[in-house]
Amino acid sequence: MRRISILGSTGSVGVSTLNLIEETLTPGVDYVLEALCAGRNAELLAEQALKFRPAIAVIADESQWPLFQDLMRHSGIEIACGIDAVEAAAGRSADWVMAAIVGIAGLKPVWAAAGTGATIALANKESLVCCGRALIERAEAAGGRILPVDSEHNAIFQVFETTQRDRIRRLILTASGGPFRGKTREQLKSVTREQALKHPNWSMGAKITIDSATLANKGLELIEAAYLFDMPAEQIDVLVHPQSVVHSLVEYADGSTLAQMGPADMRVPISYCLGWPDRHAWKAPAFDLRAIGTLTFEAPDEDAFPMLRLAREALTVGGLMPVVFNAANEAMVQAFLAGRIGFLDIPDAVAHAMKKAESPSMALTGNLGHDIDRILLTDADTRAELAGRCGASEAVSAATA
Ligand SMILES: NC(=O)C1=CN([C@@H]2O[C@H](COP(=O)(O)OP(=O)(O)OC[C@H]3O[C@@H](n4cnc5c(N)ncnc54)[C@H](OP(=O)(O)O)[C@@H]3O)[C@@H](O)[C@H]2O)C=CC1
Ligand SMILES: CC(=O)[C@@H](O)[C@H](O)COP(=O)(O)O
Ligand SMILES: [Mn+2]
Repeated sequence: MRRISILGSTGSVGVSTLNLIEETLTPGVDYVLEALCAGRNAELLAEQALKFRPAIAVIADESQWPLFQDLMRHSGIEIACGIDAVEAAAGRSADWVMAAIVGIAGLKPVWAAAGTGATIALANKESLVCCGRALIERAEAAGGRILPVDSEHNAIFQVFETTQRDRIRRLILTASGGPFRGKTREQLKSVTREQALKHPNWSMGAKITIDSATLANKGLELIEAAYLFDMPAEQIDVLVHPQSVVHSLVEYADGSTLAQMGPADMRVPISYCLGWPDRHAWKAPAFDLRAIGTLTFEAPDEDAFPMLRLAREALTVGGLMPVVFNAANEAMVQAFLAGRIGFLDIPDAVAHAMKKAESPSMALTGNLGHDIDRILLTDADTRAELAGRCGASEAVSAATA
């Protein structure tokens, strides 16, 4: 019987994970829930906790604590509140942990979970982008491992022949191109928040949906792939594939290219992580290539969508530069979602933050090691640098506020 924790249980990935667990596993026989953690949605967290009965349920946002306490009274379930309590719950012993908190707020909880030896199904790409290989090494040193949930990385993981890694020429990440594919920089000046939130194929949380629209998501995924598969930036390409049917590809030296395909439903990669190393049987949605008909591929437009190029630069500089890229993007996306800035302010500010970060005081190319405080300090410094561009609230790191 597996002990399962879900960090970010009220979000898009968290809800899909619980949905899959409920559909395919028997409570008390196949699994027990150790922890459910959420940010501020006290109602949904309480509903989940009362249904799935974890050992502990934690709400991060202290303003929701009175409501959460009230909803959980007489439940007999241990409850707690605050970001330290989320980190502590993430560090409790478990066999399988879904890491689905969004953004830098997930970093400390993921780091704590990695120290326990659990298998971590990693959706929270921002934590890996900031920690780099140190996160993978930490999980492995504790006897656990990181399994990629992100659909592209999960696809690569499925077709990555580890015994043939010196025969791998390229990893090819597919990108939908987002809702603004084909638009020029001039046309992007006037796009709205509502338009940006309409992803053509995937239903996801707001932050990653905006990241898909700017192609920052693919930039984060480029860095994520480099760390997960230990591949240099030059061997990772991005291919725009508007149908989101081929989730990514691996090209081998013998001329074969292996791809993973499937419906645009996160329960597919989640189920792969839940079943790994076996395949988990469930009532997956129909996948009919005859109905889909045509698959197309094209090069990304890095002039109109510079976030991809900036991410590649951040990866090439290394050290803390991916942290700067991530923090600048996260702060600006929060401001864009709040209606305070325009769409193009996002890449412009990220470019500015990366340029500023080239100052020697940022110590960008040192050995990152396991220095979480240094990452969080860089995150906070980057947000402070952008305070004037995005408004004061985004200048405070979600992980330390
Ligand atoms: N959605 C998708 O299909 C995919 C998502 N990912 C990645 O997975 C992660 C989650 O994405 P998604 O599910 O879309 O995001 P959502 O915005 O839908 O959900 C985010 C989750 O994080 C929780 N949360 C926020 N802050 C905290 C905190 N301090 N402590 C505990 N929980 C917190 C939220 O709680 P609450 O809602 O209660 O505030 C919510 O449960 C992201 O890193 C994203 O890039 C990767 C691939 C695909
Ligand atoms: C489902 C998933 O993994 C997302 O990261 C998705 O890939 C976003 O689509 P884009 O290709 O538009 O960024
Ligand atoms: Mn993805």
